[in-house]
Amino acid sequence: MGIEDILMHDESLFQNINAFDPDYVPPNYNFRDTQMEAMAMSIRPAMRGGQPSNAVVLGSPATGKTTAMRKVFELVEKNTEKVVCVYINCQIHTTRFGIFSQIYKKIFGHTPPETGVPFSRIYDQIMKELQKNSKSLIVAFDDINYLFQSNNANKVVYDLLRAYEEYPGVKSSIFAILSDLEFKYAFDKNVNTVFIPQEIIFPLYTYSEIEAILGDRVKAGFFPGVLSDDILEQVSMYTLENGDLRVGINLLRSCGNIAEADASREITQEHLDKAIDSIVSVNIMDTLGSLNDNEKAVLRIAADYDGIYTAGELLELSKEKIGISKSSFNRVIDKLEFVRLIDTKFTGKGVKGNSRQIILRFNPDEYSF
Ligand SMILES: Nc1ncnc2c1ncn2[C@@H]1O[C@H](COP(=O)(O)OP(=O)(O)OP(=O)(O)O)[C@@H](O)[C@H]1O
Repeated sequence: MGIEDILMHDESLFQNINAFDPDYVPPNYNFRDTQMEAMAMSIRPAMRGGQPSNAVVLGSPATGKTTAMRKVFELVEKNTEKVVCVYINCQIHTTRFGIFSQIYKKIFGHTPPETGVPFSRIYDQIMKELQKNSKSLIVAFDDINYLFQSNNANKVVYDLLRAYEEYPGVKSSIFAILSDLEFKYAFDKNVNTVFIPQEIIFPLYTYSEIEAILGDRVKAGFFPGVLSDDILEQVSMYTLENGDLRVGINLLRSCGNIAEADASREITQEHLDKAIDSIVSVNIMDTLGSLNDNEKAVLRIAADYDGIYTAGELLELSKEKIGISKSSFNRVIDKLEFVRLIDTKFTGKGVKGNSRQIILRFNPDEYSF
């Protein structure tokens, strides 16, 4: 098939290609009722003019935290005008001014001017407006760890949760959403006294949950009969073993695109295999791109050799070629193994350190680094 044929080919396997988009909100949102109920319980007092409570929302990537939060906010806003719900993506909005601009926008319908207006004026306008209309303010900070990185977490949370001191009657609470489970958030003392959160945990999805969720996506996205149960099972298994729901959703879309370009009326095993290969190679490229100079250099030395090095041999050669120390070398090896670019296998022979074999997990000829 020529390029033009691919572009102009008008038979589609997709009933709704947007069903695989990152911002698609599935009408069926199962397995998260407990968490959404807990969110609702935190907000509930605010619906009756009371004090809403704070929460920390914890769960690995793609366990549905953002979608659940948005759905609950939508329901709250549908049912009352007394609660202002603001969702902040902390990867995008990292400054105090940027965050309060978003809150301002939600309340007044437009963002404040970017220059010439001091933060204190915007803050004052927000709080006075809430006070005047007896409205509560609930702010969800998605990926709040980014706010700690930019050193703004304490200030922003303080500004929100202690607003009542200067503006009596103002009621506010926050949802701190975290995907990085290793991240230990620590607020200053003056924030800790007002931030006593309940924890809402989003566990990993099980195999059968993944299959049900992806199955719904298949129904929404493809025409009937395009993707068989067998392929769905394989995609679900791949998702469980290699990643998160987002991987599964992307894989479905990618199989569909490959089958379509092949002018096929259904998705076959071959299309799935191709889609998986392409995901793997994109991941490898991303990982290679994120390595530092030492890591790349050691990997290069290992890749340039036809046979398999032991760790000891690779260390000697790396010392000679790039002057790396033994401890740095060991860190590099641990990192390369952690990001799954190499495997280290004990041979049972040799003295300590020399007995590990370094095995590349990708074909170095296919990638540049
Ligand atoms: N229960 C579910 N039913 C249907 N789709 C779901 C469900 N849970 C998650 N998804 C889908 O998985 C993707 C990731 O979900 P979401 O962004 O809500 O997760 P998250 O936990 O906020 O992820 P991150 O921590 O990476 O931001 C979205 O496309 C969402 O539609």
